[in-house]
Amino acid sequence: MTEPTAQSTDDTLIAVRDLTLSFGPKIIQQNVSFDVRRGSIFAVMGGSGCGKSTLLKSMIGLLRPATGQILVSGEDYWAQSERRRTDINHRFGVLFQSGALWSSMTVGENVALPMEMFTDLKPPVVRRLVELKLGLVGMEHAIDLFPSEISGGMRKRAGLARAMALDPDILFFDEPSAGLDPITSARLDDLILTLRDGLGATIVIVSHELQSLFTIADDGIFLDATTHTAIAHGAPRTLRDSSDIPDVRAFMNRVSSLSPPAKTKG
Ligand SMILES: Nc1ncnc2c1ncn2[C@@H]1O[C@H](COP(=O)(O)OP(=O)(O)OP(=O)(O)O)[C@@H](O)[C@H]1O
Repeated sequence: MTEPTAQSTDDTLIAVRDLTLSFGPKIIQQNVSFDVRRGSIFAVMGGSGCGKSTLLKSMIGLLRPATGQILVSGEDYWAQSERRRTDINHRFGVLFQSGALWSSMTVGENVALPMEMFTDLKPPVVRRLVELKLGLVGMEHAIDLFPSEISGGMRKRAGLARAMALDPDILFFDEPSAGLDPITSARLDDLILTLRDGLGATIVIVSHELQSLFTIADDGIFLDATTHTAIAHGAPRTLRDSSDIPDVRAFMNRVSSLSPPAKTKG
């Protein structure tokens, strides 16, 4: 199905309603509505510069939408006080493109940081939890290494362990496999599926890696940089095979006749 729809069900964990995102007068996306189902992997797709990262930023509390709502478990996120938003943020784990580890801290210290900032757990408990989180991503051996001493794929996994430090039920990934070789990238896909299937996490992912999205994503939205709207909804595989919008099908099949997605100027 490729028409924008937004029917909330009991399964809905995040409901985005008529969202308009802008930087000053510049509209990035408008009237965007979609639901993210609990325990699913939801892909934000579209050409370069269409506003995928901007949408993610608004969902994790870094950019206030111009208009519209983001409901998290039915609670209107941006209508809450800053204090309440901070509480809700504890449900979120975020993995940015770079992994974004502090270079002056060991891997273990990086993962411990959110626990030290937001909990009263004693150091030995933190250490044990850090070992557990690193164990989940197969990185327990790297606990005392510095980010500069490990590979890009390992940094991503360490970033993932840190994103999970506070046991979030919602994970946001911005280009998690950027810069990884195909094998490491496939391992990361397996890890993301394990988070969904083993821990029941709900995952919102921005990625250009279509092959990865075909493998892992259950649902998604396709943002268009020209009309500044969401022009299709559905699982990436479905959009690839049967979207009724030729440009979407072409993009998802990476057909070369499609003019390359352009960055919006300004
Ligand atoms: N802080 C900002 N101020 C003004 N414009 C911005 C800002 N951040 C992003 N933009 C613009 O918003 C638009 C959407 O950018 P965004 O990074 O969200 O796109 P994207 O779909 O994630 O792109 P890509 O796939 O290339 O990463 C672009 O035109 C970008 O130039």
